[in-house]
Amino acid sequence: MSLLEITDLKTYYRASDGWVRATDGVSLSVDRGETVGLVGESGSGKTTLAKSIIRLFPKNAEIVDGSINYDGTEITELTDRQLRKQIRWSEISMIPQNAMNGFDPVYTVGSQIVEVIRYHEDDTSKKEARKRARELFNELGIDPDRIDDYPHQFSGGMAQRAMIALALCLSPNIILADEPTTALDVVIQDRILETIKEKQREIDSAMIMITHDMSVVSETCDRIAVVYGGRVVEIADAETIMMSPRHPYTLGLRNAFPDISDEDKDLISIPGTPPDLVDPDEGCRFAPRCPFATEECWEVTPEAEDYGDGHMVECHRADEIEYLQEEAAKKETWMEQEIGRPDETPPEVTSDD
Ligand SMILES: Nc1ncnc2c1ncn2[C@@H]1O[C@H](COP(=O)(O)OP(=O)(O)OP(=O)(O)O)[C@@H](O)[C@H]1O
Repeated sequence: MSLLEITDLKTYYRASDGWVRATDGVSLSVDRGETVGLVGESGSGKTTLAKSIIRLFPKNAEIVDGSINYDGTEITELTDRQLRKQIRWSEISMIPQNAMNGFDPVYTVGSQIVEVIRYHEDDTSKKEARKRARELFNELGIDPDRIDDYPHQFSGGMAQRAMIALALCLSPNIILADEPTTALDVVIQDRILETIKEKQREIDSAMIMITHDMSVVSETCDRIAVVYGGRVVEIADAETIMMSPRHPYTLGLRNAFPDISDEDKDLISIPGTPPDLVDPDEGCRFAPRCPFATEECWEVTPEAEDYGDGHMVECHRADEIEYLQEEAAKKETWMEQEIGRPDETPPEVTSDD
């Protein structure tokens, strides 16, 4: 059994017009030391999935079904207090998209790290915890004397580094990194990502890395899960996802990112917008934007098919890999006017007279 096993997880948000099905039947596993990437457009449910694991979500969110098993413990059955004491930060921690939101503005950054350490380690004195926080600051390139600053006194990059310190201070087994560098200046993005990877190796933890950037996941992840409309539509090892994906959405995503080995590559975007998660239609959620959708795709929700070595795909046409790959590489395939529901054949008019 993997370190983390998520099975058929459904996390919905209560909204004025119904439930937003942000995570809608997701299964995903993470092994010890492994890095799994979650890619997909904004709003596809990546953050919701990660936050569900440590229940760090807003009050209107609810896990309505499914299982999250961490090292033999069913997390969904823990009370909030048990989850805080046994899992959050100590076993599974999170680096959020924007570190400024991760810290409480009324306490100093250092005191919040010290608080987390002491909450989980009864025997650690305040002095020892402060010493550890200072050491971590130093390792992450922040002046240890800044430990008594308030979050607003930090620059974005420093706050993000401090958040990494918080996420690492108890050497967790899993780090959830939610677009950990997007709020930062491009110049320091690579450095921060490198720091996270370095520390991850040092403490030998697993990681779920969320990003909408295919090039980041291809460089940092062992496996990649492609998320669309609240579901994982394709998952495989990083090389398979980058070199021979089977889902048209993955093929489309790949087209939209520059390729370092092919600088002349035409970037092609996927036309259309992500599905409405309040009342999603039957059928494949990608069908309205998919150049390969058939009548079946509009009508029948595809089940995950196993293509070997853990390569799972939710697509009725995933068998036609060569055709899909060839066609998906052409710009005209993704022209908006070429995409849409296949014409229904008009019923034959028969006359009795
Ligand atoms: N508090 C909330 N209440 C209602 N709906 C929400 C809430 N938070 C997120 N959603 C909705 O849930 C869906 C999934 O959002 P989520 O943030 O998980 O996606 P994401 O893939 O992480 O996107 P991003 O990259 O922009 O963070 C979206 O439709 C979003 O509008």
